[in-house]
Amino acid sequence: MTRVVGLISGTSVDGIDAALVDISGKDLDIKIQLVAGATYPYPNDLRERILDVCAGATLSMLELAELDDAIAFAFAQAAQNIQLGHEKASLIGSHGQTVYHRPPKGGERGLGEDKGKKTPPYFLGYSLQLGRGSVIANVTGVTTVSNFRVADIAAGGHGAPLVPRVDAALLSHPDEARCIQNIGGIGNVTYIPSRQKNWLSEISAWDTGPGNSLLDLAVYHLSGGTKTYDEDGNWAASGTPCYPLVEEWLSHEYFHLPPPKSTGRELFGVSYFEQCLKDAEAYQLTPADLLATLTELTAASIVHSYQTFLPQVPQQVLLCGGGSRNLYLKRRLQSLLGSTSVLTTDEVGLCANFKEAIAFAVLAYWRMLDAPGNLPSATGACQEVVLGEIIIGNG
Ligand SMILES: Nc1ncnc2c1ncn2[C@@H]1O[C@H](COP(=O)(O)OP(=O)(O)OP(=O)(O)O)[C@@H](O)[C@H]1O
Ligand SMILES: CC(=O)N[C@H]1[C@@H]2OC[C@@H](O2)[C@@H](O)[C@@H]1O[C@H](C)C(=O)O
Repeated sequence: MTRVVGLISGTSVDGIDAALVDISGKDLDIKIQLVAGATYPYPNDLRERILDVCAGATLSMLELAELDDAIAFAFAQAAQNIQLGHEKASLIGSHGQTVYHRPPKGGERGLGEDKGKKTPPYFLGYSLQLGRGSVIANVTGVTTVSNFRVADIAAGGHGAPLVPRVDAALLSHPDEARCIQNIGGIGNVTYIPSRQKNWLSEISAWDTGPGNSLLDLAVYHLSGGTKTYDEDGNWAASGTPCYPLVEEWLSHEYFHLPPPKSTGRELFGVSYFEQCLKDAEAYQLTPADLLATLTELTAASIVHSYQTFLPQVPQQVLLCGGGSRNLYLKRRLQSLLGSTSVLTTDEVGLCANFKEAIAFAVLAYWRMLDAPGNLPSATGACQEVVLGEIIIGNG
């Protein structure tokens, strides 16, 4: 058994999710036990700087270095805090903070016709996570794995989503197919067929589009900066969705691209939200109606992608990520999915709030065993690869 800290701050940029996890077994046959989980909010000024950079603000090299330092020390602090009062971990897996994500060329479709081509010129993806592992290892003294996305990208993949292989290990079922739907800033799904012959190669996964990113921007805007998210979806629930606007927004080309595909705040961030506000002017929506309409876009884009890209919509959808606590969004998903049950991963024993942090603990564990961490069907990479760079701790 190995005790591992998993760390991530996602596209909501709300803070660092940390999980302290005991892991045993190997490859897909692993067992995990969550010992502790916590979210450590970023200081406001750091969060605002990160959001500005994600929205395209330019940075000098000095500012980039300072931002990387601030994030790395915040992650190192989170790694220390989550271990307080517990037996210490011997490994840390740190995703870091994504500040830029560019899918590989060929639309968002991976390398398309160039797939598997080994020589340039081709246009690889690029994904930048700040909060370098060397600082975390140095501050904590614990061996740290970080920079998980680059190996998949070098193999022609998107470098995202990376959690699907962990979903396969922890959430597959012998007889039932499932969708695991993360609703963070961006949404992403892993479709896992029942665990029968060839099941691994039949998994598919992709970023579904906006999760909470547009909702959070709308709440901030509509509340004059006094709120950052729609708690339990109560504000949206008091409004009515404007369906013509949802239809118009669903025509965005991202929703029609076949997987593998990935996205980020570059697409579904501030500029997209500002366009939504302009589009909504013609309908004279109340703040509650606008939020209901954006919530409907999140729900409808998720369900539309299942109906378009899956062999069949499974009987169970398991939600995770902060959006799984948005009760109005959950109700809208349930209504659009009809007879499919919409549950959370908590209901099958995996903590919905800390699943991504747990996943990066597992990815670090696999790295130390030289086991692959990506799923080519999810990322579009030409092969399975071992993910992450190891910095040995001195403690
Ligand atoms: N009680 C709640 N009601 C409604 N929404 C909530 C609630 N709690 C959290 N959220 C939403 O969840 C978001 C955070 O989710 P999460 O931490 O899963 O995102 P993330 O990990 O940053 O994103 P990603 O998965 O894209 O990397 C918040 O910004 C908020 O919008
Ligand atoms: C580049 C990047 O950070 N992508 C995130 C983001 O947040 C959700 C979705 O978009 C997913 O593709 C990914 O994160 C999770 C942890 C993943 O790699 O599976």
